[in-house]
Amino acid sequence: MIEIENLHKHYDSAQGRVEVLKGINLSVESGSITAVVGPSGAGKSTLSHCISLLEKPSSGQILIDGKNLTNLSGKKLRAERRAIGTIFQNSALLRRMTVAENIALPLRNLGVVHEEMTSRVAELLERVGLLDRANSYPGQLSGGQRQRVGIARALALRPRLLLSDESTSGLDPESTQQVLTLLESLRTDLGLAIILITHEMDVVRHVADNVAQLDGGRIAEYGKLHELVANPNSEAGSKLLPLRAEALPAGFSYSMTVAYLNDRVDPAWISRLGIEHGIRVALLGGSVEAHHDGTLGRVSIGVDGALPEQVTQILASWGLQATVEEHVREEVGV
Ligand SMILES: Nc1ncnc2c1ncn2[C@@H]1O[C@H](COP(=O)(O)OP(=O)(O)OP(=O)(O)O)[C@@H](O)[C@H]1O
Repeated sequence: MIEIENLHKHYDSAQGRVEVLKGINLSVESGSITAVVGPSGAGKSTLSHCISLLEKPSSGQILIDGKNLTNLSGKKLRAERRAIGTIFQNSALLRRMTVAENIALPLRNLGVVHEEMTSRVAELLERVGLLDRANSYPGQLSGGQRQRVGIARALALRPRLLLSDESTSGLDPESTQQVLTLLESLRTDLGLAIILITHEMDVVRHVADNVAQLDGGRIAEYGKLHELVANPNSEAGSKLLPLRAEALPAGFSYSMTVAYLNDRVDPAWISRLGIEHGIRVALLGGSVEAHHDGTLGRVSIGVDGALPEQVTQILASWGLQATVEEHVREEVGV
């Protein structure tokens, strides 16, 4: 588990002091993925550099499994830094070394003996699905394959936290998918805590358990992915699963946004409103996606034939949260 406590970072320049991180608090449990999203200039890269201990925070603490890493330096810092594996947008592999040699680099630096290194590299290559590319050079691989080599190298020293800083930016959809599938398996199989810094909402929706929205150096919103998407007042939620809905058609009384709260939602809930309750429903827009934690969905519907409270109650009993968006007349015909 990683705990970031009241983290501050400022830079002093000729123009004065720039406060970039203004008290970040964030915990990521082992076996879970937290995405950090936010607009340009929010402080994502600075946070990433502080977490990977490339930069020293101005104040605050970073603890991994209870151990404070921010007050260490020299040899102790280098030793404890092994708990953090980092992957960047550019996998930063050495071009003149083979895939296997690149992955072995952190082990070599640590003085691991040859046989142990060879078997560990083979194990890592297998984990990232590149056993057959051990002797290739980075230039002979696709962007997605290079990124997977970068992940294998980040895993070499058995970290407990994996920090991914825009690691899928610039990859084609198929390579992105491969990297995300790999990250999911590392969360589940190795129980890693994973922090995913990204501006790609599709990526967040696909793999994140929790989402932190960074804005102006502070965490403006934080929550479970499902909860943010279901919360009609969440700015992060509406960016995560944008809802483009048609206008309410004639003959319908009001429109509602309906969010999926859990994985027990009957996929046929719209037709059940008609069949079981005699309620007419018009589908106005929405997205419904499978997620490892259950279905993620936000749908806009037009309704006629029941009061909003009644529909809200029925939907709540099916694991759906409804919010009335638009009324077209005072009297709702029942
Ligand atoms: N070394 C530095 N000295 C002064 N200001 C800095 C320094 N590094 C970053 N900043 C400032 O901190 C703010 C946050 O920068 P940062 O790169 O962390 O944002 P970001 O969210 O990663 O943005 P982007 O998505 O565009 O990469 C910016 O206003 C930037 O100008």
